[in-house]
Amino acid sequence: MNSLILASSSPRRHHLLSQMGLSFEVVPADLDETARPHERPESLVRRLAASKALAVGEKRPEALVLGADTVVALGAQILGKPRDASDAERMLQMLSGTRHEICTGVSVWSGVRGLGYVAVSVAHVTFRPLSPVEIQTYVATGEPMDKAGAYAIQGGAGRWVESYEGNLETVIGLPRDVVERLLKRMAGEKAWGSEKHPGTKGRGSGS
Ligand SMILES: Cc1cn([C@H]2C[C@H](O)[C@@H](COP(=O)(O)OP(=O)(O)OP(=O)(O)O)O2)c(=O)[nH]c1=O
Repeated sequence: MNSLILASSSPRRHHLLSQMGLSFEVVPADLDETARPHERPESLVRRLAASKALAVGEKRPEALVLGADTVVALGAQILGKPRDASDAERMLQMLSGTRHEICTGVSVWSGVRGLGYVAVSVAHVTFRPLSPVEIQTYVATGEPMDKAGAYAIQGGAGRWVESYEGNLETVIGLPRDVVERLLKRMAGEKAWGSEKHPGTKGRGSGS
């Protein structure tokens, strides 16, 4: 296999990928992550995961590049990372007492083969109602600031979770089952639920 690059600054993604026993280099992609008007969460994470992998792949065409993106969605509202503490409070007030969706897009790109795949994994989390003091206290810890939806299920927000459906790694930012399927597909084996990366030049068998 070509050398593997993780196109992400997320320590959670570094940790999850290293648990797969793969050796990789980290080269973050710096992109505008703003949603387009009326863009659906699945489409947004698909587009951003693919763009992150492609942006790094253009600089490092010899490597296999993995990109990912995570957002929280409440109905049509997409919550990315908060701009500041008051934005984090606003997001958590919205999420209080709700069942919401978390979408993570994962993409692999090979510049050598001009071929890539992208897939989306969706999970749902239900929060109990949160008091304004709880929200303010949590935001003051700083933990929400680099997390989609302004919370970390693996951190302080874990105690607010009444239930969840789906893969917890999807919420934390990198579902390893999806990474494995995409890497297998790239290696020529069958994988589930993936499709061709938008930058692909027409080779490969993606659906
Ligand atoms: C909802 C939730 C998100 N997150 C994190 C996962 C992602 O790192 C982050 C969403 O932001 P992303 O833009 O997906 O990723 P990032 O900015 O951290 O890193 P990069 O773009 O360089 O890949 O939120 C958690 O860690 N726990 C959670 O419970």
